[in-house]
Amino acid sequence: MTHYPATITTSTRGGVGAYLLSRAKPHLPPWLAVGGIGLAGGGAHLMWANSAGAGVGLTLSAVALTGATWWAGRETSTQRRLHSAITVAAGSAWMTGAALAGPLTGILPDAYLMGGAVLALSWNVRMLLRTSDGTAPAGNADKSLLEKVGLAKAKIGKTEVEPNRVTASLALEGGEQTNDDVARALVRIASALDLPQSAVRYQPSADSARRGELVIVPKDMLGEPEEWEGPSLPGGSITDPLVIGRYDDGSPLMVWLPGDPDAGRNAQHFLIAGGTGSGKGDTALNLQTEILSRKDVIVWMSDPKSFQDFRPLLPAYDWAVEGGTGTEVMVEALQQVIPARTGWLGRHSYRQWSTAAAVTQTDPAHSCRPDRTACGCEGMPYMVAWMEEAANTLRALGDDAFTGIAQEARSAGVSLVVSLQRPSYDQMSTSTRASLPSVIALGCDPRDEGFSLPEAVIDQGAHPGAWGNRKPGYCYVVAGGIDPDRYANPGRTRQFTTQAVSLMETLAQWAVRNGASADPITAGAARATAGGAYTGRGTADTYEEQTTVPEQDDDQAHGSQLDPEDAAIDPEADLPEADQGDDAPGLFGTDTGRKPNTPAEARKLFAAALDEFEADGVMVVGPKDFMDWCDRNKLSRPWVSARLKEAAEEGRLKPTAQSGRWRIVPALTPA
Ligand SMILES: Nc1ncnc2c1ncn2[C@@H]1O[C@H](COP(=O)(O)OP(=O)(O)OP(=O)(O)O)[C@@H](O)[C@H]1O
Repeated sequence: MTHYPATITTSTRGGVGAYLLSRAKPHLPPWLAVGGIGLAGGGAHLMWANSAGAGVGLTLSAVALTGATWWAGRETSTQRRLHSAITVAAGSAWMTGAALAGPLTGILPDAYLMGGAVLALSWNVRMLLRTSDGTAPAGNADKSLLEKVGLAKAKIGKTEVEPNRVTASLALEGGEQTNDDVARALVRIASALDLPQSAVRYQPSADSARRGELVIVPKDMLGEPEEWEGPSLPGGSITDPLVIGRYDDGSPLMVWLPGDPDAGRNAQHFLIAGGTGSGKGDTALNLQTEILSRKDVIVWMSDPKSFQDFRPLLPAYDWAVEGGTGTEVMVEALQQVIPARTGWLGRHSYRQWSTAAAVTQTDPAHSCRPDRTACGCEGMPYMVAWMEEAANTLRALGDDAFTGIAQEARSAGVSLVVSLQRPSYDQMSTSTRASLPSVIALGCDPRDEGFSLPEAVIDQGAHPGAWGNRKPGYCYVVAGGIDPDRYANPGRTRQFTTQAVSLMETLAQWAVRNGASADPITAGAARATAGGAYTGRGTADTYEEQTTVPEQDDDQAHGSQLDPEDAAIDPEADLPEADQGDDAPGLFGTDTGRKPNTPAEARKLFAAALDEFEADGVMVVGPKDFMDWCDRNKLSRPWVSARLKEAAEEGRLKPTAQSGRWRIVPALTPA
């Protein structure tokens, strides 16, 4: 304790007596005051005994003094103010009585001895309580704290104290300081109070640049991990809140995906941003188990990490693909599905998706018939397209394409959820980031905070960088439907332990039986793009089928990373066959084919190859996919490039957003 050395110094210098006196000194003034009042009462009696005028004067003085004390105490705490006023009222009343009737008359001596001692002691106790824990006197606490953090002129107003939360309104000196100064001081306030950075937050007033509310949550209520025990509302609607964890005051951490015109909210796309070990995987499971347990939604899932975290949920997805070509095809399909869905919603007079759109269309107001009689069309469930570890996919897709998808998806009843391995601008461009305004920001590198969260939320005290990977599942959620005052409030998602696996499997089976399946419009557009690669919601077996898709390496997946040799190819040029070169036969030891005899035969062979890709569900191809094929058939890659171009002219292929990559138009379905 800080008084300790002082104590020793005093005691060694003046001996025990002096030491005790020094300790007692601060407690003497109330007793001296009681003695002084006793003397004054006696003296006054000598002067004013039996004087009616003095009686009136003394009584009025006592009342005035009490009033003055009450007024003077307006800046201190209510407790101190009352204590002072009662002391002054009691002292001055006794003094008036003693002056007029004599200090030894009636109950006055008893009142003096007992009342005086009690009042003096009450002040001693107050002082002891104030100093025994080494804290500053209460009346000055705010002041010294604010002084310490450079906000000396700020005033603390109405303060609300809840069990683990203090909310104090703060007013800064007009013209001198702004809410930004408080934002900058937050970390110093946390330091002065010996609390973690996330325990102190500031909610600036919307109406004033120098007012706001300082919120201090001293105890971290999220410290104990909470295990996931099942979805919050199985069989509910996707429009009901999705509960993914809790806030630090115990209230549920909820998000919404579909738009809600009544709440002035559009359909939302989410970014899940967090560093390695921040609990992204479990956060995704929280959100997915909520989504998949709702009855009017389908999920498309792309996961380059081979469903490491999501395997138990596989049967519940409408379509699940790994990275590489699988994702490429899914993104292509998504681009076709979105306008098809928007068209259907429009024809059925939905300005945006709502629960009514998910059921059979029996309402004439939502009929697609010209005569406005109920059309009975099958309903269209909401759709979530989830891209796990999406940096590569988004980069390949390009900013414009992604921004377009994100914009149009909203009116198609589609939400995108994108998770990033590292939340930073080298993973995702500024404009792509801007297309995903809703975010679940988990722990990250402090330098990446600005990517994860809007500046205003960081200014309010949100610091996911302070968590890193030490607090898995801790997150800030910034999204429509959430009170903006909550944005800087930490929450924590629930943990998925091994016990959760069987529950997730049960949930997936439940979803297969009771959840929505894709409507004819969505499924039709998906099949028209992806052919047999699109599965529709089913069992895990559907995934097993997909795993027969040949493994693609990263370069094959992304047009921007195409082999430079291919990038230089002019597909217009009618290039020579490879058998004239010296690299043709047996290059990969797969000399199993034979060179076609005529160009017509070669073209037929090429068409058969496209059919084969389609049958395998490889719906996006480029020259590189034909490498082995070229070797087997002794044809060159430039020749293949030219044929690809030709097939596009014939309508068998369509160009994708990535140069050098083509989408196979399924042979049996119109594009
Ligand atoms: N909400 C949570 N509460 C408590 N512990 C959690 C929570 N979420 C995750 N964890 C634990 O934190 C650890 C890291 O979680 P996880 O692997 O999900 O992180 P991640 O961000 O997905 O990491 P990576 O990017 O490396 O896959 C795991 O041991 C997990 O059990």
